[in-house]
Formats: sequence, structure tokens, C-alpha cells
Amino acid sequence: MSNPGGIGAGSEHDEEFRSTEEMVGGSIAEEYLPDGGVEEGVEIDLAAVDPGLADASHVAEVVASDRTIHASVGEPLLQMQGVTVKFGGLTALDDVTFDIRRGEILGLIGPNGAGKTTCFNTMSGIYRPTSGNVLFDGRPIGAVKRNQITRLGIARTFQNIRLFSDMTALENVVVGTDARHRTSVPGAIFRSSRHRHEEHDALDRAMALLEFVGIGSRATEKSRNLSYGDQRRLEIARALATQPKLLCLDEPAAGFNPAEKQALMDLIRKIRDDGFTVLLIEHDMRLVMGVTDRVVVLEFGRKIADGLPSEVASDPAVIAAYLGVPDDATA
Ligand SMILES: Nc1ncnc2c1ncn2[C@@H]1O[C@H](COP(=O)(O)OP(=O)(O)OP(=O)(O)O)[C@@H](O)[C@H]1O
Repeated sequence: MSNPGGIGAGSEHDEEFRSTEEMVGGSIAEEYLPDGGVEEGVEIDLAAVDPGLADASHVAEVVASDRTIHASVGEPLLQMQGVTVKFGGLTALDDVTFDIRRGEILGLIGPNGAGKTTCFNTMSGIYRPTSGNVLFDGRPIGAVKRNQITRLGIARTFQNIRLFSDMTALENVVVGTDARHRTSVPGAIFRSSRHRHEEHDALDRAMALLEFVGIGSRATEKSRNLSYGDQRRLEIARALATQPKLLCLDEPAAGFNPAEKQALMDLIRKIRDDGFTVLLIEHDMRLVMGVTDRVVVLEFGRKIADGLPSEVASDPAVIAAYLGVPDDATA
């Protein structure tokens, strides 16, 4: 998925991460290590952080504890209602309507230039629709400021991995938990009890999330030293740390070998099974068809199909779009 002109790059997530970087490297870690940092390469004693963390069911509980599902699974979480996005004379999205339902993995696919990135950026409030509406959790996204999107409950990973390379895996995830902090600035400066409680909570959750995505043993490694696959997992853990209602994965399998893709599919299913709603933009059809509950297909900015993976895979319009055959030739 491309990001033309860099618009949308450095989203509100990044801005928040930058603003909290110092705090993450400082006071939170001080609580656990005497030198004020999470030492690289040091094995964290999970039991010392939280005695329950060695227990898998407790990990799941910590990961999911604050996530409230306000409506039953299957109700619309995000609604694209007749959304059109124009860039000058170019119509990138043309009257696109579909829902992302609570608790599902929705695949968004389409050939190059179909409008997936634009759709994604419109859903997350980075682009405003030229016409139409995006509703998230029943509220129009257009009315939400960019820096409020994360708090609203939308998190994303990036096609090009964006981590703080000099920070440990754990610190990268703690930064994500910060998006949920409620302490005021004076509270942080004077280290109020609420602030200290949030710090402990953040470290606890971050560690549980690393366990959840399968890289708990790498917690104290600087993110730049992690393997490519582990960096992708770390990005997912950081996104989950914001406690999103919707997790958007942007080509998470890019550069993966078949075994890594299989492991990623297992992780995405685990995330869905834990109650999160997932939007997956991915070029690898096998992965999309293997892991999604429903698929929406775009071509030239228009929605051409919306259905079960098996239905979409055998849809003549979709086959034509991917093979570059005119629609009428398949009729
Ligand atoms: N900020 C922008 N300014 C001008 N044109 C844009 C902008 N963003 C997207 N476009 C155009 O809108 C169309 C849809 O692009 P988009 O990146 O959304 O497609 P995509 O499906 O994500 O493609 P890919 O799979 O190649 O990344 C393209 O013609 C693209 O050139």
C-alpha cells in the first residue's frame, strides 16, 4: 500500500509516541531497575513485575481487561457511508459503502491504486471525505480531531515498520499504553499516586502484550536488534497497547516467508478470538483468504465486491480486476 506524498505518514500515533519518549525511558523503568533504564539483553523476571504473568490465562486477562464491547459481535463498528475522496481531479474513492463489524477480521483488497490506502486514511481520520460519512462506534469520524483518533479506539501498524529503534521492545510497547493515560501534566510532574499507578499498570500491560504476541523473551532487547518478524509482532503489540476497538494492519506479511505468514495468521486469529476487531490490508491473497471472515474489494476507487472469502474469490468481477480483464468480457 503506497502513501503518496507522505500524507498520513507520521500520523497522530507517531506524534504521541514522540511526545512521550522521554517519560518512557525514565520514570516507568526506574520503578523496576536501579539504573533507571530497562537494560538491553537482560531477562525480565515476569513474576517480579506481576506474579500472575507467568500464567497464560492471566496474560490474556491483562491484554483484554479494559476492552469493553458495547454491542454484540457482528454489530457495525465502523461504517463507510457513500464515501467519496477526491484529490484535485482524481477520484480516489467513489461512493464507497461498507461496514466493519465488531469481532470480525475484515480484509480490504484491490489491485495497485485501487484506493485501499485512501480508504484506510479516511477511516482513521487522516483524510476527510469529499462527501459521505465515516461513523466509528456510532459517531462521525469527521467530527474528531486527528490527535483524538487513538483515544477513540483505532490503532494501526504501518507497512514500513515504525519503531523507536533505540528503545527496547518493552519500552516501545509502554509508549503505546501511554495513549490511554489519564494523568494530568502536573500529576506526571509531581508523580501523583494515580500517575504512579498508571506507570505500574503500563509496564504490566506492556509485558503481557509482548507475551501475547509471542516475543516476551525479547522484552529488553533494543527493537533494532529484533528480527524482522519480531519487529512486526512488536508493532502489533504496540498498537494493541492503545486498547483499540479496531486494529488496522497494513500489509503485515510484507517480506515474510511462508512459515512466518502462517504464524502471523495464527496471531491475527488469536487477536480476533480475544475480541478485537481487525482490518487487514494485504496483497497476499492466500493469507487474506485464509484468515479473514469477510472481504471488501476495491477497484479504481469503487467497491466491486463484499462477502465471504470463498464468495469473493470466485466473483468474476474480482477475478477480472486482478487479471486486468474488462468486466463485460467475463459476463
Ligand atoms: N494524497 C494524494 N494525492 C493525490 N493522489 C492520491 C493521493 N493519495 C492517493 N492518490 C491516488 O489515489 C489513487 C488510489 O491510491 P491508493 O494509494 O489509495 O491505492 P492503493 O489501493 O492503496 O494502492 P497500492 O496497493 O498500490 O498501495 C491512486 O491513483 C493514487 O495515485
